Amino acid sequence: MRFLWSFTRPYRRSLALALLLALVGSGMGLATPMVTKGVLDALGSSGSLQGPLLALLFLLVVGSAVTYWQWTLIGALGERVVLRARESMVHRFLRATVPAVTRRPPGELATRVTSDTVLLHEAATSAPVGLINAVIMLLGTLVLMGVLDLVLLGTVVVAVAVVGALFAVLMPGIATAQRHAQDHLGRLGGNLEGALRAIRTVKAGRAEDRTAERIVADARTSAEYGIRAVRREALAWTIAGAGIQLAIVLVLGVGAWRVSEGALEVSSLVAFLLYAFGLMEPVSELGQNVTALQSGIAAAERIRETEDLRTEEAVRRPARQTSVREPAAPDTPVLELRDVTAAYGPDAEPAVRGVDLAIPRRGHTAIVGPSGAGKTTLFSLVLRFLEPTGGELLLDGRPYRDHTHDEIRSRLAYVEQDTPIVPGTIRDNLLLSRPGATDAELRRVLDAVRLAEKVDALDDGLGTPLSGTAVSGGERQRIALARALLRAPDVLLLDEATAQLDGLTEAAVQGCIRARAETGAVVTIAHRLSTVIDVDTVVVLDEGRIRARGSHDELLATDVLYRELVEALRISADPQAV
Ligand SMILES: Nc1ncnc2c1ncn2[C@@H]1O[C@H](COP(=O)(O)OP(=O)(O)OP(=O)(O)O)[C@@H](O)[C@H]1O
Repeated sequence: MRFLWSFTRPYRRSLALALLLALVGSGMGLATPMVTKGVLDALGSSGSLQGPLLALLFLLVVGSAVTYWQWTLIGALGERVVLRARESMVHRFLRATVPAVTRRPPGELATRVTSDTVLLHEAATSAPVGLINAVIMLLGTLVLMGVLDLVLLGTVVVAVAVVGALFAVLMPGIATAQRHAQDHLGRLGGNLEGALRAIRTVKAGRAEDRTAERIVADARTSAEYGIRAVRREALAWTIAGAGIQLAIVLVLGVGAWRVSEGALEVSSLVAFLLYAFGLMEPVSELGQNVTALQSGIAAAERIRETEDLRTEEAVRRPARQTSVREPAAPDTPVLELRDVTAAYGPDAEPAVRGVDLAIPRRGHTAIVGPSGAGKTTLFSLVLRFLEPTGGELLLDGRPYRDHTHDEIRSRLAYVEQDTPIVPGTIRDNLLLSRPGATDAELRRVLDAVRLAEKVDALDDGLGTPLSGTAVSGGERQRIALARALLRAPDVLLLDEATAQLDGLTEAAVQGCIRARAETGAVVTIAHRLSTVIDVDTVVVLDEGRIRARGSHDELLATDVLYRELVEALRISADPQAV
C-alpha cells in the first residue's frame, strides 16, 4: 500500500483538492434529502416553497459542476501517475545490470510496464479519494439518519454491519485471484515475445499450434483467476444490494409503525427513506474502490519486484578520485586482465579463472575455444557487464575501479553475435554509438561495410525504419559493425557471427577490420577460419582458462585443442576458405 501510495508523491496537493471537491459534492448530496424534507414541511404548513426549491436547484447545479471538476482532475492525475511509473520502469530496466535484466524474458518485463501500470490509474488516485469520501458520506448519512430517528437508524446500522462483515470476508480472495491473473498475463507476454522472436524456428518445426497452445495456457489460467475474482465481486455486490433492500423494507415497516404511533413525522420518514436509498451509493463506492485498490496493490507488488533489478549505479563503486591522469605510455596495453576470475552467481562455478591477458594498443587478437569456454564472459568483464570475483582489469594501465563506466565504455565498441537492431531508423541505430555524427560520416562507415549503396537506394535512405524482418542477418551485422566503427573506438570487440556474409562482402568487411587493427585494438571472438589465420595473436580458451596463445601457425604446431578447433572451423564455418 505504501509503495502504491509512493507513486502519487508529486501530486498530493492535487489529490487533496480532489478529495475536498469530493467532500463538497458529497456534502451537497447529503443536504438534498434534508432540503426535500423542507419542501414537504412547507407544503404541509402552507409555507413558502420558493426558498427550499431554489436551494434544491442550487445543490443540483453546483453539485454537478463540482463533480465534473473533481473527475477531470482525478482522471488527469491518474494518467500522470501511470506515466510516471512507466517512465521510471523503462529507465530502470535500461539502467539495470545485464545479468539482472536478462534473467527475465523481455516480454514479461514489458507487460509490467504496459498492463500492470494501468491498474495504478484508479488505485493511486480515485480509489483513495473515493474511499475517504465514501466513509465520510456513510458516516454523515448515518448521523443525519440519527437526527431524523434513532430507532430507524438502529435498524439500518444492523443491516450495514452485516453487509460490511460479509464484504470483509470476500475481499481478500478477490485480491489474491487478481494477483494470480496478472502473474499469468505477465508470463503470457514473455512467452509470446519469445515465440515471435523464434517464429522461423517455430514454423520450420511445424509447431505453430503447439506453441500457441503453450502460450494460451497462461491466458486461460489468467481468465480462470479473473472469473474467480469476478464471481466473488458479483457475490459481494449482490449481498450489498440485498442488504440495503432489506434495510429499506425494515425501515418502511418500522417507520410506518412509528408514524402510526405519532412518534415520527411523514416528512422525516420520507427524508429517512431518501437517505436509506442513497446509502447504496457510498456502499457501492466503498466496494468499487476497495476492489480498485486491491488490483492496484497487486499490480504495485509486481512493479515493486522490478525494483530488485539492480542498476549499474547501485552495484558499481564510485570511481576512485585520482590526481591528474598522465597519458598512458605507448607500450602500455590498452586493456589488461590480471588473474581475473568471474562467476555468474555466488554459488556458480567460475566461468573464467585466473585469466591474464594484455591487449596492445594496436593489432588484432582472436579468442577461440569450445562452446562454454568463457569467451563471451571475457567480453562481459571487459565491458563491465559483469564484475570479476578475483583479479583486476586495467584500462591504459589503470585499474577499472579508477574509471567510471562511461569512461570505460566510451573507449570500447562492441558488436554482439546476434547483432540486435534497436527500435528506430537506420540513422537512429548508427547514431547510438556517436549521437552527433553527420549524415556524411554515417555514409562513410556504411560504405566501409558495403551498405552505402543499398541504403541510398531505399526511399527514405538513412531514415528508413529498421524492423526485425526488413534486414537480413548479414545486413544487421554490417549495420552493427558500422555503428561500432563510427565511434572510432580504442578497442573494437567483435563477437563474430558465423556464415552471415557472402564471400565478397566478408572480404570487404575483413579488410575494414584489418584497417581498424592498424590504428587501434581489435579483439574478436573468432568463429571463422579466415579470422584466425590473419590475426596477430590467437588466444585459446578452455574451461575458463587460457590454455595457449600465439600466432595461428605456432598454435597449429603446438596445441592439440587448437588444431581440433581449426579443423572444426574448416568443416563447419568456412569450408570455402580452406
Ligand atoms: N548469464 C549467465 N548466467 C549464468 N551462467 C552463464 C551466463 N552466461 C554464461 N554462463 C555460463 O558461463 C560459462 C561460459 O559461458 P560463455 O558464454 O562465456 O561461453 P562462450 O565460450 O562464449 O560459449 P559460446 O561459444 O557457446 O558462446 C558457461 O558455462 C555458461 O553456461
